[in-house]
Formats: sequence, structure tokens, C-alpha cells
Amino acid sequence: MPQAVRLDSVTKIYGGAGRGGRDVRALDTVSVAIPPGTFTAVMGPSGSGKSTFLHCAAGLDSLTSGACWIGGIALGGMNETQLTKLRRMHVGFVFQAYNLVSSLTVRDNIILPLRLSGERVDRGWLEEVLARVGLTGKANARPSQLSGGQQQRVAIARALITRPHVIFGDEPTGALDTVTARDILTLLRSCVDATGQTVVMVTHDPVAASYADTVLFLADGRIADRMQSPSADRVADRMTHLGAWA
Ligand SMILES: Nc1ncnc2c1ncn2[C@@H]1O[C@H](COP(=O)(O)OP(=O)(O)OP(=O)(O)O)[C@@H](O)[C@H]1O
Repeated sequence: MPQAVRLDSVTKIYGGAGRGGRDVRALDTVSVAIPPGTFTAVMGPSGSGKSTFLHCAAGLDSLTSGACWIGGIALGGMNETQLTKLRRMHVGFVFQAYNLVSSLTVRDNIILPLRLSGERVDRGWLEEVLARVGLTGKANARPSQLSGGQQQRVAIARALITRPHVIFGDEPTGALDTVTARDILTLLRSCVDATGQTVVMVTHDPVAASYADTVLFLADGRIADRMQSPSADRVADRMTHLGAWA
């Protein structure tokens, strides 16, 4: 089986973006292979390249050099239309801001990726997804009628509806209170354990990272360390040594 996500010697340089118009090497020859059915957290100090890593891995940003694959599909050489199609069908996104369409119902928000790519909606699967995220009975509600945690559940359902190879999260619990954040992390964990999705999540929060199987620590655009079966304390300790909270 192919890796869910693979980066091979990926470098991303933002031209002239640094002090004095210098180039910024946001990612520096990063290689990583993320197996299917695993949960990976990406951590590191501010500016270490976490968002760039996520954007490059998800095909949202072009690479300066190197190569990326999602579910064994090479992103290199694809034009923007092909990349959009690949993202719609094989990648789910969950952001800190839920990015729901306020004028659409919960149901219509969830099935939006299918509508955009002209795919049929499987009603049974939609009901199952609603049940999995704990929103049975809320299909006709509008986002404004839901709590923040419930809105994030809609975003996760929308990410699951296409049965993607991988779900990318960018601080998905960043806007939530501690208790609600734990519910959402438990839900992401169950996506991995119950149905073998792959989750890759950027976070600043050691507790959030402790839900993952593996933590990748970025520093200056490189993978500085990785940790298996992390605990919040060990992650916090490692972050302190990276100078993240100096
Ligand atoms: N679009 C861009 N144009 C120019 N420079 C950029 C761009 N995006 C990121 N950078 C630079 O690349 C480096 C890595 O940024 P990135 O956003 O990936 O870091 P991060 O670890 O996600 O940071 P944070 O935790 O603060 O969100 C930084 O120096 C940043 O200023």
C-alpha cells in the first residue's frame, strides 16, 4: 500500500520575503513518509515552516524543489485544475476557522465537495458521517445555530464525506475551549482508529499533539526531531528545548 503522504527532499523558498529582501527557506530538504491509518502532529516554533509543510504536502502550494505524493499520486507536473480535482476527492481540510458557508444547511455544507466535483451523494454514507461526528438531527440547521464545537464537527464531516486518503488539520482546535477541543481531538483520533483515515495536524498545543501517534518537530524548515506515542509532558519538554517558548 502506498504511503498516505510522502515528501521527498522538499524545499520551499519564498523569494525576497526575508529581512533586507533575502530569500526565506521555509522548508529545507524535508523528507517524510506518513503511513495510512496514522495520526501525525506537526509542531515547532513560530515561523519554523509548519503551515508551509501542510500547504506543500496538500498540494496547496508549489514546491521550489523535491516531490510530494498523496496516496501514491505524484503532485508534481499536475496543472491547477488537476490539483484542485485531486484535493477535492483525496484530501480533507479542517482549519481553525471552520470555513463553513453560512447560507447553506449543515447537510449542504457537508456535501459541498461532492457537489463541486459533480459526484453523487450516497444518502446512507451521509447519515453515517453525520452520526460519526455526533450531528444526527442537525442536518437542516445553519452554521449560525451551532456552537463552535458543532461547527468544527461539520467541517470534519465535510472532510470525511469524500473518503479522502488524508485529512489535513491546521490548528483545528485553536479556536475551541479545552473541553470542546478534546471532543474534536477524540473525533479525529476515531477517524484514524475506526476507519483508517490518515490525519496530519499542525498544532501549538502539546495536549493536542498527544492524541497523535507521531509528532514531527520542525525547526528552521527542517525536521529537527520526531516522537512516537507522545505524551503532553514530553512534547512540551521537547518544544522548550527547541526554544519554542523561550
Ligand atoms: N506566502 C509567503 N510569502 C513569504 N514568506 C512566507 C510566506 N509564507 C510563509 N513565509 C515565511 O516562511 C517561514 C515559515 O512560515 P510558516 O507560516 O510555514 O511557519 P509556521 O511554523 O506555520 O509559523 P506559525 O506557527 O507562526 O504559524 C516564515 O519565515 C514565514 O515568514
